[in-house]
Amino acid sequence: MPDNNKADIHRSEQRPEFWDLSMRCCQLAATVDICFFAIFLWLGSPILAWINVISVGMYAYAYRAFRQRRNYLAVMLIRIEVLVHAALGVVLIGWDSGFHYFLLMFIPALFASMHLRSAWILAICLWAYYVGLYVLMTFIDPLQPVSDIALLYVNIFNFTVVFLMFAYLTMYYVVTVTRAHRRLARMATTDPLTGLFNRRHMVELTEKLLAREQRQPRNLALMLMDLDHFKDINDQYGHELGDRVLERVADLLRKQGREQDFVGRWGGEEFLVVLPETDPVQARTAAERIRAAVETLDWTDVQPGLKVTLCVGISQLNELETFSSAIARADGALYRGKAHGRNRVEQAELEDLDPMVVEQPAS
Ligand SMILES: Nc1nc2c(ncn2[C@@H]2O[C@H](COP(=O)(O)OP(=O)(O)OP(=O)(O)O)[C@@H](O)[C@H]2O)c(=O)[nH]1
Repeated sequence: MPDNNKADIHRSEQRPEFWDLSMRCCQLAATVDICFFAIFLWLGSPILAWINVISVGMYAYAYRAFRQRRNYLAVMLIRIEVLVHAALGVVLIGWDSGFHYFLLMFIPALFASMHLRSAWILAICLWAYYVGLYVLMTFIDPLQPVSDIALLYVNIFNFTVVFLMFAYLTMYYVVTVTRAHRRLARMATTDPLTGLFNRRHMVELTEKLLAREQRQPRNLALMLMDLDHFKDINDQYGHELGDRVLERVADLLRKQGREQDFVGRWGGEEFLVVLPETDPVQARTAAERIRAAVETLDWTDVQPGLKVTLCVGISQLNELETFSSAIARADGALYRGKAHGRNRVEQAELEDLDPMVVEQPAS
C-alpha cells in the first residue's frame, strides 16, 4: 500500500462515523443491485442481471471487511465495483442508461476520506474516466441494447437512486458536523469532571450579562465556595474518592441553582455561582441553604462516616467595580469564613472595595 494511502486510511480510522456511513452505503448499494437483478431479468438481459449478483457479493465482502477493520480492502472493493459496474452498464445498454451517475458518488467520498492532494488526483482521474466513457459511447453502439422505454425507466431509476443517496449523505454529513460542533463547544465551556461551566466560560457569561445590562447590573450576587480541608479528604481516602466528592457537590449546586443562575467550577475545589437579580438578603439565604445541604449530604455509599463542609464568600457586584474585583471581595469573605472556623457563610462589605480597581464613571 503506498504511504499516502496508508496515511489516509489511518486518518480515517480516527473517524468512526465515516466508516459507519461506508457500511450503510454497502447495505444500500447491495439492496439497489438486488433490484437491478430483478429489473434486468424482467427486461431480458441476463448478463446484466448476473453482473448485479457479483456486485452484491462484492458489497457483502466489503461490508465484512469493514467490520474486521480491513478498511483499505473494503474501500478498494467498492471502488472497483462502482467503476466496473458503471462502465459495463454504459457499454452494454448505452450512455442513456445513466449508470455513469454512480461515478459522481465518488466525489464526496474521496474528499471525506483522503488527504486533499490525493483526493484531487483521484478526482481528476475519475473525471478522465467519465469523459473517456462518454467519448467511447459516441463511437460505439451499446452491446446489449434494450427498448427505448426500458432505457428511460433504467435511467430514471439510476437517477433517483443517486439523487436519494446524495440527499442522504448530505443530511448525514450535516448531522455529524453539527453534533461534533456541539461536542466541541461543550468541551470548551465545561469542566470534564463535574460537567459544570469552566472558569473561562463563567467569566464570559458574566461579562456578557454585564454588557447587556450596560455595566449597571441590578442586584448581581456572586457566591464563591471552597470545600473545607479537602486536601485531608484526598490524603485520607484517595484522589478518586475526592473526585466523587467534587462531582456530588457539583450536582447539588446544579440542583440548587435557579434557571437564571450560572454555576461553575472556579478551580480545584472551588465553585462559583453567579446570581442575577439577587439582593444581599436573598444571596445569604441561598448560600446558607447550600452550606446546610452540603453539610447534611449522605455519603454512606461513598465512604461511611465522611463529613464534607464548605465555606461561602458572597459579594454584591457594585456598579463601579469590575467582575474580578467583586470576585476578589468574595474571596476575601470566603477566607474570613475559613479563619472563623469553616463551614460558614461570610458576606463581603462594600468597604472591602479596593479604591484602586473602582472604575471611574465617564465624565
Ligand atoms: N480529588 C481531587 N482533588 C483536587 C482536584 N483539584 C484540586 N484538588 C485538591 O484539592 C486540595 C486543596 O487543598 P488546599 O488548597 O490545601 O485546601 P483545603 O485542604 O481544602 O483546606 P482549606 O481550603 O483551608 O479548608 C489539594 O490537595 C488538591 O490536590 C481534583 O480535581 N480532584
